[in-house]
Amino acid sequence: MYQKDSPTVATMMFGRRRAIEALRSPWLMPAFIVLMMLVPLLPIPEFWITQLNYIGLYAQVGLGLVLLTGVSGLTSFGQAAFVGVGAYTTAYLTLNTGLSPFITLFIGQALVVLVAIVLGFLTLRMSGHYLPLATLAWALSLNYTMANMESLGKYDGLLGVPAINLFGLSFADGRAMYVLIWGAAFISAVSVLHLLNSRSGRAIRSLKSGITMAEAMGISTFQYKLLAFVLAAMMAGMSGWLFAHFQRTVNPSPFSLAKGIEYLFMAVLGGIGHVWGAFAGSGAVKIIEDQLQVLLPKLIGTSGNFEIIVFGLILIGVLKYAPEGLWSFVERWVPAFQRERDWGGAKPLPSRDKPARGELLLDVQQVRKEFGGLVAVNDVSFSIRAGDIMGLLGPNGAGKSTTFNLITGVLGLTSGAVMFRGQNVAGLPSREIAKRGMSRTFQHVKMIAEMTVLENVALGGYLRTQAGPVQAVLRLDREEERRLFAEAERQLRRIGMAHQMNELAGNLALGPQRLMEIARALCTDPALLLLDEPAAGLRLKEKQALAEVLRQLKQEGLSIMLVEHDMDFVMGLVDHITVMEFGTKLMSGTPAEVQASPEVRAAYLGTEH
Ligand SMILES: Nc1ncnc2c1ncn2[C@@H]1O[C@H](COP(=O)(O)OP(=O)(O)OP(=O)(O)O)[C@@H](O)[C@H]1O
Repeated sequence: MYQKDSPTVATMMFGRRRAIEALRSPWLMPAFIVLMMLVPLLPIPEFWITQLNYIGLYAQVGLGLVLLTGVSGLTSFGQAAFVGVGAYTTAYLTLNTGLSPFITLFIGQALVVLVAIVLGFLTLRMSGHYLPLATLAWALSLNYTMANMESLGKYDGLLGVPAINLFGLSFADGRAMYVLIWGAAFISAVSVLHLLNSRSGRAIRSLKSGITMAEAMGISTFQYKLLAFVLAAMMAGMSGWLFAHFQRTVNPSPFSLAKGIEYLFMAVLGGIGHVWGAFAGSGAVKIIEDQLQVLLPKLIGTSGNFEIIVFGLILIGVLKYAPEGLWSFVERWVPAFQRERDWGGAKPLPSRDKPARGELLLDVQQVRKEFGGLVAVNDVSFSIRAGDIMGLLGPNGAGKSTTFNLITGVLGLTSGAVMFRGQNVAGLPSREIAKRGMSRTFQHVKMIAEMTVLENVALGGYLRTQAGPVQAVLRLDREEERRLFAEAERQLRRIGMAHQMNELAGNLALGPQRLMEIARALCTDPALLLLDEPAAGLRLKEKQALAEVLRQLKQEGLSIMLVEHDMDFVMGLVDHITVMEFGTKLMSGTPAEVQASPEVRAAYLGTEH
């Protein structure tokens, strides 16, 4: 079977994360935020306020890494460079043009977005180890640029950056900056939580499991990679702006590659799969660093950055014994919060025009796929009429999955045409084919193990909804979300799985996982449902339940094409069968005709029947 997806480097390095616990106890998060915002009013020594300010600054960068690396699976060592872009822009402009820091914040963020878009276009299509290596390259280049520009003061940097003034209110002292720094950090954290719990957020969360499934649901994975990349860069840029006006001086060293690695370390230590992990990690690193800088010279008798060695050892320990980071320990004590079922009575989502029963739905004409010298699919033709179930059969390696992938746009054709509802869809990307009403499942179940069953199914409704990231952050998408979740529940009910909707998908057995994939495909409101070996690996009872579901869907008028090995499963279910062998079509006919065919018996059924 053709496999396009490979685990991301982030997945290989940090393992799979549990669900982003966006919805913990409803009062705990506001209570924590209020408590933290009251800190500067308490008689806490200035030293600790300064430390907390650094923790807040680092946490913002860490939040970007949670989104980018923990959630999307895109590892970046280069976030410090974006902090630098934000910091240098405001420092240079406030010093040289006298512009208000609030204007330079917008200019700095615009520059950060521009740099991120350019770098994103250059690097985000890279996979495997290439992307992290590319982030090393641009982190070095940006830092080198900062350190060598005469106008930016080269290695000495820029001194005397003015304090922020807002309506006559000066943010010159640490306590005032605390309010800005932590206010910004919490706004970022809440924004990320809102985003993750939305249509765009689920699309971002789907990136980590590879692009094939997300694209088949109509999601432009590149667009969401770029979104995560730009948002992470903006959070780093914001931290840079605050940093410049807090430190009142900028120089290249806090924006170096070493710092970029340290940011990643903080996020991993805290829990890179969790929004609050960014805070836990930056807090732990800052406090340990300070203690070690006092303790280690006393122990070793000489000063130097020896804490780096200790951090290296801590990182090895964390990756080995607590790969989910420190936050996972805290989380055990935080009561979980069940999503309220608030979608009762929501208006149904829009649905597409369905083909009339008997209409020619899919007409596969002479499709061919060559892999180098191997002809995997050799000029195969067949068709499906609306309301029918068609089975594509054949022994291992016959070319069934490749044909399936040619029809659904996962693979490009060498030649031939795939007419779907009268339009040639050959060569279109799978998300475009999904838009036209074809929806599929996968031979190896593709799902987001860390999301609930309901959220996984809701991914299928992506193309039927519209809310973007800004609406998500501002919570203007709630009505649409209610409609989407009502639809997802309806589809789960249709296949008899509504009672499992709140379970994590990764906790399901294979049978229910396959059914969940069917519900997800149904949530796209398909005109044609394509199932790739839906019965593979199922026990007899599960197969019987699946056959029942498919029969019921056929009764409801749905058209289905399925690739299958299991003859008994197929024979009682389908209207037509196409049999393949060695990439070539052997015959098409009714189940009875196929069973009676001596060629098919010889090629495929022989020993089994
Ligand atoms: N990406 C690829 N590159 C090269 N050869 C491939 C690729 N994908 C499939 N093939 C080859 O094409 C042929 C058909 O494979 P395909 O997976 O379509 O068969 P299948 O009938 O689905 O078999 P199975 O039931 O085992 O999945 C096989 O010889 C396979 O090795």
